[in-house]
Amino acid sequence: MRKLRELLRLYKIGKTIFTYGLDELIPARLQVWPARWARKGIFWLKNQHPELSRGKRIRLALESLGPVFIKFGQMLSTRRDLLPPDIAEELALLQDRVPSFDGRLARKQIETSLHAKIETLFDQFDEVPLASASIAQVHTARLKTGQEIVIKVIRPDIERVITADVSLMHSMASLIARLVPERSSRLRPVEVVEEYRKTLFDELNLLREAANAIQLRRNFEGSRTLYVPEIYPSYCHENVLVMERIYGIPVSDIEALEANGTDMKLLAERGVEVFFTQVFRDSFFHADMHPGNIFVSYEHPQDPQWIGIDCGIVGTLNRDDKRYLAENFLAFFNRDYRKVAELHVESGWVPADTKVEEFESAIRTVLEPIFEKPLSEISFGHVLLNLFNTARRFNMAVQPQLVLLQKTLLYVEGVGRQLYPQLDLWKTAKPFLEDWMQQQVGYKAVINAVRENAPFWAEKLPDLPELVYDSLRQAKLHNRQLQRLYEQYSRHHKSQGQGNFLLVMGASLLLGSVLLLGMEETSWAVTGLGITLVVWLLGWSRVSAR
Ligand SMILES: Nc1ncnc2c1ncn2[C@@H]1O[C@H](COP(=O)(O)OP(=O)(O)OP(=O)(O)O)[C@@H](O)[C@H]1O
Repeated sequence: MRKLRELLRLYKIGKTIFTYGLDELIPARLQVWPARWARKGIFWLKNQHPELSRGKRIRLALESLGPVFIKFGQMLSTRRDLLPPDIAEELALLQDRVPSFDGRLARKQIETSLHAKIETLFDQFDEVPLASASIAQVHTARLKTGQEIVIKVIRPDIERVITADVSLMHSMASLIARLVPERSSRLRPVEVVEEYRKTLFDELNLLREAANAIQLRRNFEGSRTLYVPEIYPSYCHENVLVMERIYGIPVSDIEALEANGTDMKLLAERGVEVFFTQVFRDSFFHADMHPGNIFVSYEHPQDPQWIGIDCGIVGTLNRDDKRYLAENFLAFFNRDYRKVAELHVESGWVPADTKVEEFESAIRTVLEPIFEKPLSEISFGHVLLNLFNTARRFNMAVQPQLVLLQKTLLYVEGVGRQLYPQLDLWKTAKPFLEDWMQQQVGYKAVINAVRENAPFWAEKLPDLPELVYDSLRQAKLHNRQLQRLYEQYSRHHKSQGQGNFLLVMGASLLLGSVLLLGMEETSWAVTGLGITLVVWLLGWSRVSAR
């Protein structure tokens, strides 16, 4: 039965590919003969949309294949290093317009997951969904405390669909890798699908999203710039997420924002500020900043506050990542491409034998045209993208968390400029980078290191008196041992000296006795030899004494 379902799905995928003429997009030199013959065999499936551009055909095909393919296209749209711009731009328009599922099923899912009846959990529950996306659906409800909430429920059956579709995608990727190996070494289709599989399964576990949202909320506790709705962990489960309901203006609704009297310039600047705070202060950033996930509070529009939801995808950075970003951005700002190239080599980001001049020239070629524009028009997301693409050519393995950050930066810039087209991103970002750099060197770095190690010392402090006593006792013991050793050594040294003296004395006596023997003073000579023997024995005993 499962095999039959898989075959039918495979047929549907094939049919979609052919009716949108996607097979025609493969360059002729890459079309291997078995594939060409197979295509000829399926003569009844023809391209029915020849008038549409290739980007549009790919987008429509993915949309008709459902959520797994739509999300895949959305992910690919940000890989501009892999795709030509026209296709990437069209894929960015992909929308998961998915029909909602029956609210009664959502109710059942919640009750099964939380082991209780909806009525005993909540005061009110709306079976008509507030929103419906590919993986989950959102319902409104009210807690017994009166708090208005939303409940995100994973689509029933979605795990099976994802497992089946991703496994088919895997097979297709492996086939492509085998049929066109030289092309695949750059595109790495199997790895791309594998990365996607992980992302999808991460999104399926709402406890991850809950934990991320709690962390982000804690990081911005009391902030005037960003509000993150409260999560109610006791109502959360892998399939169910319960959080405070927010009322905000969707960021894409410029008219409503203006009608509310929002300070658009400040709002745009605060967007950049929130992003860089997450990156450089917290090393933890919301990485799914598409407009459906960002709202603006209705309150105090002259002091505008962002509201962020959907923490399903977040990025984390380590100190090296931040150093990479800060140092490179600052070098870009000074248009010091030599420094950028040197930084890459010195830090081991590119292999040590990279020719700095060549790398510098490659960076200059892609970035100089961008920096010809006024700063307010420069996209730092694109600058970073171009740098990554160039660095990849010089064998730098770009870290996935940096790619995620670069994509998020593109979103942030896009949203910011939509709100306030003259937004000077750099003016807002530069103080963050400089501040961070300063904290890494000089006295601030020392203070930071002490502060960072403070928990360690705080933990050890109660044990300190005992440790001090122990080490003093140990020191005393060591001192005594040392003293004993020294005395031993002195004694040994002294007896060695005496022994050597006696041995030399004995040798002189021996010489004297031999001379006396030569002079036929036999009795004196024998006495001398006797004394020699005694002196040598004494000397020997001293020298060999320990
Ligand atoms: N706390 C909330 N308060 C009010 N509305 C909310 C809240 N959370 C989600 N929503 C609404 O539900 C929609 C979908 O929510 P969310 O983005 O979390 O789901 P999703 O399944 O991850 O969707 P997508 O995959 O499109 O990001 C939001 O665009 C918003 O309109």
